[in-house]
Amino acid sequence: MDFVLLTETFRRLALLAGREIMTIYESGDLGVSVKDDESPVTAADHAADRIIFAGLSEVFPDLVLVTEEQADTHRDGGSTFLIVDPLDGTKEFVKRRGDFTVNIAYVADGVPVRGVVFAPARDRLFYTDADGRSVEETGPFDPDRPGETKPIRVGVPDNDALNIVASKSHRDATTDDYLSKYRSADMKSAGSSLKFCLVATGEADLYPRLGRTMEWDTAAGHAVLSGAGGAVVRFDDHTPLRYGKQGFENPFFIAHAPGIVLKDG
Ligand SMILES: Nc1ncnc2c1ncn2[C@@H]1O[C@H](COP(=O)(O)O)[C@@H](OP(=O)(O)O)[C@H]1O
Ligand SMILES: [Mg+2]
Repeated sequence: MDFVLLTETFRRLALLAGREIMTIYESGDLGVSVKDDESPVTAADHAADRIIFAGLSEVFPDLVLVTEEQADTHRDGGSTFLIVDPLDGTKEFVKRRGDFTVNIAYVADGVPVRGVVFAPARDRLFYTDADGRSVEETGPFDPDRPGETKPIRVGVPDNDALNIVASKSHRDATTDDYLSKYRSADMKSAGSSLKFCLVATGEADLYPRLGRTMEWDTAAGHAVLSGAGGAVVRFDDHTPLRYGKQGFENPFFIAHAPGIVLKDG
């Protein structure tokens, strides 16, 4: 794999897709409809999906490409594939909260080794560099020219005063019960894959997800977190979360900085 080309391509396509998403966001006509699973989908999901699909297919014609909007094409991706959520946090987008992201990841042998997460309404761009180390680029962003980046790194958690982040739109009593097992200094909520990035930068230490997600929701954020020194483990046995599962559905998981004493469910 040419990781320089992969990094450039991921970054460029995420920015182009994000730009298109913002045009639709600011136009006021989001084109919302409802999918079979009753989740919302918008004109922005489709527009971003088209841009990323066309770009990845052109540069990497031989790689399996799985996108949320075209998931029916594959039952699983094998163990090495590209996986895309063109607009994660569609609920946040529809409610006009800024926590939505563009996500592109490369999974090798079941492990998400490279990824980009772009939050266009927050002006935050995170990605793994060609060596697999995670950076945040500071704007303004030009799709054709990488700007200044700074390395990002997980924090050093204090188990007596953890900073926890959890979903904004999918928070429930099971999650609250589990969170009560930890001593927290701060509890925040965020939408979409941004939660992984907050752990990656040290803005949070722990993100438990006791609810449904699909591999395209998590792969890019997972890659960014891994490249910043963090980990994502299954909730049930604390082994690493892997990809290429039948139907692309994830088990419950915990994303965390190292050094946290994980609690059982
Ligand atoms: N019941 C459910 N079934 C399938 N996916 C779900 C779900 N509840 C939440 N999700 C996933 O969680 C993502 C939102 O995460 P969060 O709550 O952390 O913001 C959604 O991404 P999309 O907005 O891309 O559909 C969706 O894929
Ligand atoms: Mg999603």
